[in-house]
Amino acid sequence: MTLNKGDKLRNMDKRRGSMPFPMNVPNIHRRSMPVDDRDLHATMPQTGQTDDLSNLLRCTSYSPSEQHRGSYASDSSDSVISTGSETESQIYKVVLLGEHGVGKSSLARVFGGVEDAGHDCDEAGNTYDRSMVVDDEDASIVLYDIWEQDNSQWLKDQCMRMGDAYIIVYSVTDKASFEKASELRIQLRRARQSENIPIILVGNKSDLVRSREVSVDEGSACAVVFDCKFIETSASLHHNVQDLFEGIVRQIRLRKDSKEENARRMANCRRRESIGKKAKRFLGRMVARKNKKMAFRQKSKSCHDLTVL
Ligand SMILES: Nc1nc2c(ncn2[C@@H]2O[C@H](COP(=O)(O)OP(=O)(O)OP(=O)(O)O)[C@@H](O)[C@H]2O)c(=O)[nH]1
Repeated sequence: MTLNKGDKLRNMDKRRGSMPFPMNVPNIHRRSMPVDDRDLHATMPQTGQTDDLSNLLRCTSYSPSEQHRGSYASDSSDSVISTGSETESQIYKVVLLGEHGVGKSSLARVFGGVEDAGHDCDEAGNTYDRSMVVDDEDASIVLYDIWEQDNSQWLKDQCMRMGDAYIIVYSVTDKASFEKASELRIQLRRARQSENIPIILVGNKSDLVRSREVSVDEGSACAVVFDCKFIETSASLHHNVQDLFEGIVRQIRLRKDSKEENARRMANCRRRESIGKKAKRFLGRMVARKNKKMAFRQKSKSCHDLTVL
């Protein structure tokens, strides 16, 4: 029997207190999800459903010192790298949004280090928790793969409110999911009007070249219009998944941390950049200066650069 995420969430009640985390992954820690019940119950409608959902939405921040850090050795060259570092790191809540079947759970499983990302998994709405080093600094992400279009309005509202950052996924093989991604971007803008939250638009399934319905140019044009970042990934091939999650950390830091701190990071980042990349960036700037018509193209290029605002 196939369960939708709503059914799965209800089943989670039986496992209250423990985080739905892949059992078969060594060295990625499982823990009870952090919750500040005051916040949660203040916003929850008094229905039976919310009790089940409360497990899932334990989303308030908690002290970094509560963290257990694990290191994760992956076979994949493109899996997110964890650290055993003891220095304190920030914990960021990242929410996956997108139409059915676009690959949200597959991306989440790659992130979470579950080996078989291509395998259809019937686990309950999952929350993955990983530590990673980005630009020589620790960061922890709690990734919420709980979005479903059929969710209650309350759960949708929670999803829209709880994230420090959002990943809106569409499938490059499904035009309708691309259109849905634009709608979600608009909904998010409405829900978080005054906030400048980081959003990355992700065109997943880039490996399915023959069935592509959305071009890279369409994806980046949409990102420019909606003022967000853009990347294409393949969860199946683990392609660009690490860049995506490192990118989301950078985008959060660019907004949350001081200018000085970000300038220092950027300087370190540039120092490590290859000569080829430096030359390309320099030429890009020269050409853009000479030709104002290039402005749009320049902007659309910068939507691919997840290291800048
Ligand atoms: N070829 C290919 N298939 C993928 C990729 N990502 C996901 N899939 C497949 O697409 C199907 C749907 O993937 P899911 O990860 O379940 O998608 P989802 O967005 O979580 O779907 P819902 O749970 O219904 O919201 C599965 O059969 C995956 O194996 C990808 O990058 N390439």
